[in-house]
Amino acid sequence: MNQPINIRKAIKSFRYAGIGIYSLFRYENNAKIHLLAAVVAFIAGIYFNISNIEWCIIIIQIALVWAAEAFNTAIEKIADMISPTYHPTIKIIKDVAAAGVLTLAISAIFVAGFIFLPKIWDIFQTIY
Ligand SMILES: Nc1ncnc2c1ncn2[C@@H]1O[C@H](COP(=O)(O)OP(=O)(O)OP(=O)(O)O)[C@@H](O)[C@H]1O
Repeated sequence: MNQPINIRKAIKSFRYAGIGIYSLFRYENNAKIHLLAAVVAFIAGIYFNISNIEWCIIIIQIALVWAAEAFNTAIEKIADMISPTYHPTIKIIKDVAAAGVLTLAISAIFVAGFIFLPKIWDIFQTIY
């Protein structure tokens, strides 16, 4: 408890987490979709020149979805290791973990809608 902070160990942990981020977006199909959605939101944010608060909300929302996807993937890997063949409890575990991601992905769609739809609407009104 009263040991000094081990900087080398902390740097190592960052490196392992970086490898985790790489393998998440390199190998997981759903993570790739979330990455693409984040890129689209980022480009839209720049295009519509959104406010600092809006950027904060978008970034928090992206981080929530990515983190949920990371935890879901980790749970899936553990589940596959424990039970490579069908098991009813594994089904519930995987379905519930996926529900966590879906919940945050739906909230991301609402957040994006509330931030970007009025701005898209404004553009339509100036055109027509
Ligand atoms: N061992 C298992 N036992 C019971 N049901 C399973 C098992 N493996 C997968 N399932 C069912 O299939 C669904 C999809 O599981 P899967 O592991 O293929 O996830 P995924 O979302 O397709 O992700 P990925 O493509 O990254 O593996 C689960 O939500 C669960 O309902």
